[in-house]
Amino acid sequence: MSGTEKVHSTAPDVQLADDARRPVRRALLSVFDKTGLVELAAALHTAGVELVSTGSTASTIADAGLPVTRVEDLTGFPECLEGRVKTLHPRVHAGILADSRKADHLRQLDELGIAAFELVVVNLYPFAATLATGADENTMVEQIDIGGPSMVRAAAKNHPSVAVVVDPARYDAVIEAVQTGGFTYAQRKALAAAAFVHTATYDVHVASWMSSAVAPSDVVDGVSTGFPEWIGGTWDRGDVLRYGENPHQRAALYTHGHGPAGLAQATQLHGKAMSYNNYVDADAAWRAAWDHEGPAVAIIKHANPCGIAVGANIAEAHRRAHATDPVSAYGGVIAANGVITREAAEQIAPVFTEVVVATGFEPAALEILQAKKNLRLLVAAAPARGGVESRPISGGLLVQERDVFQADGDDPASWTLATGEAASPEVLADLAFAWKAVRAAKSNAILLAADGAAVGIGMGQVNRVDSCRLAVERANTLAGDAERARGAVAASDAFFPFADGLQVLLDAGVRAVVQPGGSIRDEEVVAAAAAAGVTMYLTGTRHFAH
Ligand SMILES: NC(=O)c1ncn([C@@H]2O[C@H](COP(=O)(O)O)[C@@H](O)[C@H]2O)c1NC=O
Repeated sequence: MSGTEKVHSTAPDVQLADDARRPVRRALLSVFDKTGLVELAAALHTAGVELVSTGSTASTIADAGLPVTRVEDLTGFPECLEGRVKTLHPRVHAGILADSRKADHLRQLDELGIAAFELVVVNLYPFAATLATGADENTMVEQIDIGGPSMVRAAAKNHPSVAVVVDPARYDAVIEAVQTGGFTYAQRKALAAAAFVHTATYDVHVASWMSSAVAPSDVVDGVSTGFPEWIGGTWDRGDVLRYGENPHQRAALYTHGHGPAGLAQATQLHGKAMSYNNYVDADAAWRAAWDHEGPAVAIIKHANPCGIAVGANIAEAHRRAHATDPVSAYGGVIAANGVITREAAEQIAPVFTEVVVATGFEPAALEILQAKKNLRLLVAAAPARGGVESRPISGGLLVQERDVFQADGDDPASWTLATGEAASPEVLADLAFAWKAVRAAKSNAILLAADGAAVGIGMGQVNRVDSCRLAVERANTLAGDAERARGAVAASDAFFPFADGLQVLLDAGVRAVVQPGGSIRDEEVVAAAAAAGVTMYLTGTRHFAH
């Protein structure tokens, strides 16, 4: 539209107050999901409302012994093309779109012999649910509802005159409104907003499917980028949170209504409402705990691990994770990739903890932990592996594949022994644990481990030497053992650019190191390990976490 063109519109002849009710005399019903339909139709009929309806919706109403006008009889045109054309007719759409505030619209309806609708009840073909069954392309194409969204959008646009309902859960409210003089203008506006969300969500599903499965838009110069030209998402508000990262920031949780569930869909069994920071930390803890195959526990503070360990069971894993850094575990978030047992609960209870998230809680464990008034207890589904994740930046959104462990690079069998003796099975197991655990820490990250537990973590530093110093200092100061780094193994999330950071670890007495390699000074770095007689493996894979 050029700057000089104007949108054609005439002002309504009357202004509506928010509490202005509009009585319902005529309703159009066309629903795929017939839940509650007969009850709704019966109540509308009793209230004197004339019912107009499509194919099987009309049959359901008629079968219940209620009078109903079929759309075909209204339009004088048969439903055709296997239902692709039912309601796409001016007699339907003029009846929905006439603005009752405009005398001219009412005059035109009169001239055309069309009666207006005051209520439109529609729900759409179940596109997303059918897609989830793995249906083929032809089936999916037939699931693209055309007439339904047209009616919903028309009725939503004309909310000053029409109430539109897309959710059977609202039928009780419809009945109540019809019995009390109709919906208010404010209610019709709210229904219209919900209706546009309904059709927008529907179109996001259709457009996403078309641009990925049917006509992939991710191809550049003949090569698939894996990223379509457009991505759409739909998110529903869950809890409104007390505040955001800081008390002056407002915040809410939004969840996606489809796709794999995770922490956002967790069930809270006990405790105060989750805060924004609780969610951030619990998500980090939950992901970290699930990086390990056996029973594992991660303890997170400010999105970084202060404890992470595996064990024969969750209680043992927790004991070891707590021992990583008992000072920082105070006020932490604990995640276990299994059920919290009574034994684990008895260990957790004495330590001030913000959140415990697990796959479940033994009844005895629940009893023990519920005694802590402020402790939040969550049960969640394992986080998704694979797929993509996104992060907003100013003016845009970064999207990347999730950092999943690779067979080539993360499996110790694929590592290259750069120097020293091949590790014993026990040391190799510790190296494998450390390598998986280090990615839970923000880069630059160095993680020292012994016996399946982190014993010192240096994270979030802007150079790797400081991360090494931090890891050693924490190992040797936090658990009453000034030599805890000695004999531990070390993992580095990315290569050592110089030998200086590694030298800190060697001086502290680590026995083996695993790192990606790939620095232009690898030779110098490997030589330092060799000089200290320390085993070093190269993975060829990096696990930065920012
Ligand atoms: N083509 C049309 O004109 C049309 N009009 C309404 N529908 C849909 O048909 C369904 C209801 O059909 P029936 O009453 O036959 O069960 C609703 O989900 C509605 O969204 C249509 N179907 C698809 O576009």
